[in-house]
Amino acid sequence: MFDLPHAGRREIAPGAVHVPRWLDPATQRRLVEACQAWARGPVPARAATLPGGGRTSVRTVCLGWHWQPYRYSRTADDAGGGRVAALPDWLADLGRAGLAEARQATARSYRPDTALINFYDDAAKMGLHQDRDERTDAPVVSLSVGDSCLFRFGNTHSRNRPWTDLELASGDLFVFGGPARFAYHGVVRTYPGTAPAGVGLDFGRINITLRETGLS
Ligand SMILES: O=C(O)CCC(=O)C(=O)O
Ligand SMILES: [Fe+2]
Repeated sequence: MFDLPHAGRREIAPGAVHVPRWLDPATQRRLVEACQAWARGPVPARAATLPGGGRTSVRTVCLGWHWQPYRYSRTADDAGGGRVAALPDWLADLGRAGLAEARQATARSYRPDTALINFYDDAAKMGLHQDRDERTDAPVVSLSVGDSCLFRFGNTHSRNRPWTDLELASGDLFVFGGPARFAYHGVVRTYPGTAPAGVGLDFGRINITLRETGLS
């Protein structure tokens, strides 16, 4: 499957762009190795505690800024209190390249300062939500590696229909910017065992979202 060029760009809604198989296998492997290292520390990946007391089914580790429901902080107050690892330039550059690929006008000035890295096991999912703890409307750039998932991209008004269901597979780029920036979205389920060989992830799914927090 890796011999295929990426399958082009599809606009799911104004400002929401899906580019299947955008990342080449070497870049996917690099991301997997880096994410696995970040998951070990300095701040370990953890299931975040929600305000109602429940926990997320994904485990999350952050770069640049620490995120917990529903705020960013300098220190990982719900995960040992340390400072998260820095967001490396190569990853911010990849985010900028993703925006350019998605033909988003803001690509040149895009300077993401945080990455949220989610680890999905076979049972993990993510309910419909908005990414709205950032103080800017700069786009969110999402990169996926490993098992495919069923991704639900909704509207900006509510968790209800209309929405579009699509599959995000290993190497896919998804951008939500412009009028789609604050759309509800979530992961309905993953498809265990669908990760391609050679990306270094035998089990599960990793999703990385790059964001500008607007914080200083
Ligand atoms: O895993 C995904 O594809 C989406 C993750 C997400 O929505 C988030 O981290 O806010
Ligand atoms: Fe999100």
